[in-house]
Amino acid sequence: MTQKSPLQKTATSFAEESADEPHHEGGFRPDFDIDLTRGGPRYGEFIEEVRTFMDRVKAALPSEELVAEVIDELKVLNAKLDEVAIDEWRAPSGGRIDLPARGNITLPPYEVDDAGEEGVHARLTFRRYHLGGNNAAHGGQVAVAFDDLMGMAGALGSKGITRTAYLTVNYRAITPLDTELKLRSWVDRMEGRKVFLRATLHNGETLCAEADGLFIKLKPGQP
Ligand SMILES: CCCCCCCCCCCCCCCC(=O)SCCNC(=O)CCNC(=O)[C@H](O)C(C)(C)COP(=O)(O)OP(=O)(O)OC[C@H]1O[C@@H](n2cnc3c(N)ncnc32)[C@H](O)[C@@H]1OP(=O)(O)O
Repeated sequence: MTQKSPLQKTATSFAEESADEPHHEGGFRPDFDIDLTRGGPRYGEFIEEVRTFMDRVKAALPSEELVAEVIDELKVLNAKLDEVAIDEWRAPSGGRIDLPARGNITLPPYEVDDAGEEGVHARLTFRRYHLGGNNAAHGGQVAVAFDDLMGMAGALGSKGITRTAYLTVNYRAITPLDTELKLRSWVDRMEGRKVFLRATLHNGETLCAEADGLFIKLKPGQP
């Protein structure tokens, strides 16, 4: 049997604990259908190739001929993928919690080392396609990382599904590309449906950015 990641273990116990609660049709739908077979065993490799493609696009100075060639090849691939398009709840991208960043191509790839009520510890690497300028990550990409991993800590800490009401990011030092960084997110306090979260992003001992946010626990059926 394959080893479960920390996130898989937490997700399984979370799903068991909430099994008796009313089915939630809103928000991010916490009816954890943890089907890690979707997309097959090479799905993670597929997503990684897409990320590498974005890196290459960002870094390339292609000739006119190469641009035309790539367009033609992409059209073929896009047509093939269009044939298998499906709704968001069943698409593996974002739901494969066994993969970096749940197989979501729009997130910086991260690995969760620990996830529970105490918070989330993750390692993440911004890459060429996250470039803001002068070899530093784009500030919006840093905010995306905070939003997702604070949302995860909010879900685990509040045992519910939350949406971001506000997210404040303070950028303290340049966030380098191609460097493994550590992101920690945790619930600071809860007041009813209001979940106040904090998070930090470190490169070694250097604090690159920190965030505080308010996430609201959604009511059943709330979008
Ligand atoms: C391991 C287990 C599985 C793990 C695997 C799953 C992990 C999965 C991770 C996914 C992680 C994705 C994380 C992405 C999260 C997004 O990015 S969500 C997208 C961005 N956010 C949005 O689109 C939200 C848009 N806004 C809204 O929908 C609504 O305004 C909200 C936020 C839901 C709140 O509306 P509401 O429910 O009607 O609440 P409302 O009564 O207005 O306010 C409730 C309270 O909050 C206060 N409040 C609301 N907004 C604000 C504000 N902006 N500032 C201050 N106070 C506010 C109100 O004043 C009120 O306070 P009290 O009067 O109760 O003291």
